[in-house]
Amino acid sequence: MVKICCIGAGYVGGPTMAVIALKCPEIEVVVVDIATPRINAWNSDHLPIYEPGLDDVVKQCRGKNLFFSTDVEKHVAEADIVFVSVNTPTKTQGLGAGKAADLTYWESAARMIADVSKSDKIVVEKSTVPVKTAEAIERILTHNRKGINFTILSNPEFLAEGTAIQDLFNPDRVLIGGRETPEGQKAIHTLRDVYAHWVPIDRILCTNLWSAELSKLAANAFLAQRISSVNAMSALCEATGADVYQVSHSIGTDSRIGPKFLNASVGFGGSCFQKDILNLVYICECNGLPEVANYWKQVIKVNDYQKARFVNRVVSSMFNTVSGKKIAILGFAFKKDTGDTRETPAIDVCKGLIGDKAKSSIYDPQVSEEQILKDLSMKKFD
Ligand SMILES: NC(=O)c1ccc[n+]([C@@H]2O[C@H](COP(=O)([O-])OP(=O)(O)OC[C@H]3O[C@@H](n4cnc5c(N)ncnc54)[C@H](O)[C@@H]3O)[C@@H](O)[C@H]2O)c1
Ligand SMILES: O=c1ccn([C@@H]2O[C@H](COP(=O)(O)OP(=O)(O)O[C@H]3O[C@H](CO)[C@@H](O)[C@H](O)[C@H]3O)[C@@H](O)[C@H]2O)c(=O)[nH]1
Repeated sequence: MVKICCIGAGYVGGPTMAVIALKCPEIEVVVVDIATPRINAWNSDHLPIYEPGLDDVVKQCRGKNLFFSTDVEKHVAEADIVFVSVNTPTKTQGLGAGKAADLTYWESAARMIADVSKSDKIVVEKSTVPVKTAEAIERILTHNRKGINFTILSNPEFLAEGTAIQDLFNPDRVLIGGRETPEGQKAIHTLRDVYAHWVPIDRILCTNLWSAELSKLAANAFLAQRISSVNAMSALCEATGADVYQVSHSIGTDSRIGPKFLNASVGFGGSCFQKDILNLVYICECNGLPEVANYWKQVIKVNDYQKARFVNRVVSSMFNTVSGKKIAILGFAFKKDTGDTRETPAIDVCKGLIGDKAKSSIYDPQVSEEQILKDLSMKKFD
């Protein structure tokens, strides 16, 4: 029996491994995490994240071929394939602070894999990482190697929160990058065989390591760029009497542009878009490409502009002050069908309104009062 262990039981590790377990009954999947409350929740009736359809999938396989554990070292040691799906947030201190990805969790996971392994393993980058990370990880893994072979693959995840199960069941594509060596190609085939249990083979794209790593950052940058483009257009619509819904519908019917991701909004949120574009900007700067860095930076600048513009419009439409006025805010997570509040534009909007002394009443069916208060009391890089 092939054994898979996934390090990191978060928004990606949990749902992704649950779907692999469901679709591959002959594979044993163990998801491990250092956060005991998270693992306890995965083993309870109240899963730690809300995702439509997730409860059903977990109920079908938990205790059969899907397990959640805090015994990280034991399950890593026993696994044939180790997915690493730990968080890679934006660095808040030191070199590259505010832009570069913080790889502390990744590095400590890699060192632990090197220390506890007693057999050959395929190590899969599931987290979103800067291009060339695999090279650094290979160095860490081979440093302690004791005759053990580690083959590293990049298999970035493209699921969106709120539709994770649907996205995992029916992905546009699965991307697997590996070294162009016989061992690298063999590892690609092993992982491809896992996904081929339910993903049509022509949707499983195999590339070299660096293309796979960079494609993830590029995909998020392109998606976010569309939102900033339509949001920039919304400002011009408001100034001219054009209707942004009509404009986005009109341009989206051009088959070269396509209709998706053209909804004007208060700005994009979530844990990925801003973080991954900042990461891309930093990589461009480090590679001596300031023009390219500035191009992508603009996507974030327009997003910040859109959030500030929204607050200003609300305030100016109420006689230039919301002081003492009761304002209901329905929805606080960064999108519907999730309880995730990371980088939600609601934080900026609420802070802007509260800063002007509004009396805000905030409600979200998936977000606790405690979480809302915590988010509103945090500074940008807390
Ligand atoms: N959230 C998404 O929708 C999404 C989608 C695609 C890709 N990604 C990427 O996937 C990665 C994970 O994102 P997430 O949203 O699941 O993060 P998350 O914070 O929800 O989960 C990460 C988990 O890793 C655990 N962890 C950290 N270090 C560990 C260690 N050394 N050993 C064991 N466990 C450890 C943490 O306790 C946490 O539970 C990130 O790189 C992110 O950019 C996220
Ligand atoms: O037309 C649109 C579409 C989305 N949004 C906003 O954009 C943000 C992100 O939405 P979405 O992309 O649906 O959710 P995420 O979970 O952030 O997923 C993105 O980020 C993930 C993490 O990297 C990737 O895996 C996904 O492919 C990518 O869509 C949200 O605030 C949305 O409200 C808009 O404002 N207008």
